[in-house]
Amino acid sequence: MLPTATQPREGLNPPLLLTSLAGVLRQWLPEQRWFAGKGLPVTDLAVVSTTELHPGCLHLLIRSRHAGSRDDCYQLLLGVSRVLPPRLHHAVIGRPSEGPLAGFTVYDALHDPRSAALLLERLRTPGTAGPLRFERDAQTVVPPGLTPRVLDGEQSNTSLVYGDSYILKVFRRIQYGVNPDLEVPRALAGEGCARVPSPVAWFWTNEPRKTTLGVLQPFLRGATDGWTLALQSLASGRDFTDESYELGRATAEVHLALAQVFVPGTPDRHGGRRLAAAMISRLDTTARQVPALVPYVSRLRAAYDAVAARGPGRPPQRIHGDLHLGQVLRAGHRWFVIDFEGEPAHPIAERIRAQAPVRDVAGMLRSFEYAAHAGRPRRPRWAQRCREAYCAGYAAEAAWDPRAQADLLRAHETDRAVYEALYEARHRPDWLPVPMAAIARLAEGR
Ligand SMILES: Nc1ncnc2c1ncn2[C@@H]1O[C@H](COP(=O)(O)OP(=O)(O)O)[C@@H](O)[C@H]1O
Ligand SMILES: O=P(O)(O)O[C@H]1O[C@H](CO)[C@@H](O[C@H]2O[C@H](CO)[C@@H](O)[C@H](O)[C@H]2O)[C@H](O)[C@H]1O
Repeated sequence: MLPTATQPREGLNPPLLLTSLAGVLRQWLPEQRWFAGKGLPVTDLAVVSTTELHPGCLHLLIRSRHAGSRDDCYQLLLGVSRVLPPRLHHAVIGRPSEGPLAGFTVYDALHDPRSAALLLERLRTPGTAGPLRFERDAQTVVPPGLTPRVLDGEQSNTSLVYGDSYILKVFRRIQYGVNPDLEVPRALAGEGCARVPSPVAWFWTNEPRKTTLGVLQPFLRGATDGWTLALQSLASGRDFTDESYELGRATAEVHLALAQVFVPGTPDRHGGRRLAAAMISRLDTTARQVPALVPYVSRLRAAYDAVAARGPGRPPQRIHGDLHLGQVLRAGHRWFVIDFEGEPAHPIAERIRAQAPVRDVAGMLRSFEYAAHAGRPRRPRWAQRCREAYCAGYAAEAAWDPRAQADLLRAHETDRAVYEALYEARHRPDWLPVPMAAIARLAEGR
């Protein structure tokens, strides 16, 4: 029951809770970066599970639907208080006027240092809270009392940094199952791959199904992400090819480790045709959701037809799945790879399927183009030099050159740009012109 001295009388069962929350969440959700329907009205809302984490803090899974979407499930940590200190005003979600929370202020508890600290305590000492399970790596001792702060910046989830020692990613849009961002780095680190920070604690729910909810891992102090470094290089005119070459090598190293740790897929004689069919299907589906794609559909198919004729290339294996400059961190002179969640728009079963490693290469190549497009003035030659250096670094480590199968690389780049168009349309409509510029280029065969 929630909250304490100022506690509402009635029980907080889901339908009752919704009478309080529906109104405020309908306003708040579409404004969140991680909401997969940015700016679109929520048409349906339901509480999937609710757990009182501590007095005044509710853990919620909610199901939401917005115009033109299927159901999505989101994780929320809600603080509930009569009076909110000014330092938490930026985290206010709303003030319900009905139901058991009428008269209270509801806010995002991840921004509340007290709730964030208690969440870390849960992770430090394994146990349960209702359907929630907190677990940790037995070898690691996380010290108590680390000061939390919410990481600001462009994210698909919400991350908390504790004392500059650990970072907790709280997944926002939940897909049922074990999240690859827990499974993959644990497996890689277990095999001695030093390119990934290894999870030290995590929490999950078994209601309605086993689902990873958050992962704690060491914080790489002083590290800068590749996107920031790329933009700095563009702004200063400083060369980025050495870093790109090293990044290519790091990517190949992670691919080699993934192929060791996870059973690779079986080479398939008809793999090329299957791959092309899957890409065409994604293109058609996406074009229905992103009308700007429609004029390009028939020409983009040509890139896929080439794959159908040529075969799928390297044997399929587990890959990163959403590799871009924001997913790599440079600490000292070394690149680390993070965020093995895969493309968050797709179901987990699809994301963990063995795929061609060239897909990750294509993701990073797109990212160099994104950076060149985002900076002013636009610098396409900068992107081209980085792309070449990246592939050369990859080839030096992997002993195969992604450029050797240009058709395949191009098809994956196209498929990736289509994904990006969907991602941007849903989450950052202002950015849609960036993947659309690539779509226009690829459609012209350039
Ligand atoms: N282990 C880490 N050490 C330092 N910073 C990190 C670490 N993991 C993530 N970050 C920072 O958090 C940001 C978001 O992480 P990411 O896993 O990509 O989250 P999301 O899936 O929400 O986008 C990264 O761009 C990076 O700045
Ligand atoms: O949040 P994630 O990092 O899991 O990935 C999603 O969001 C990314 C944006 O933050 C998005 O990446 C796209 O934009 C990047 C620049 O912000 C660019 O470097 C990438 O190349 C481009 O794909 C990513 O696609 C999405 O899955």
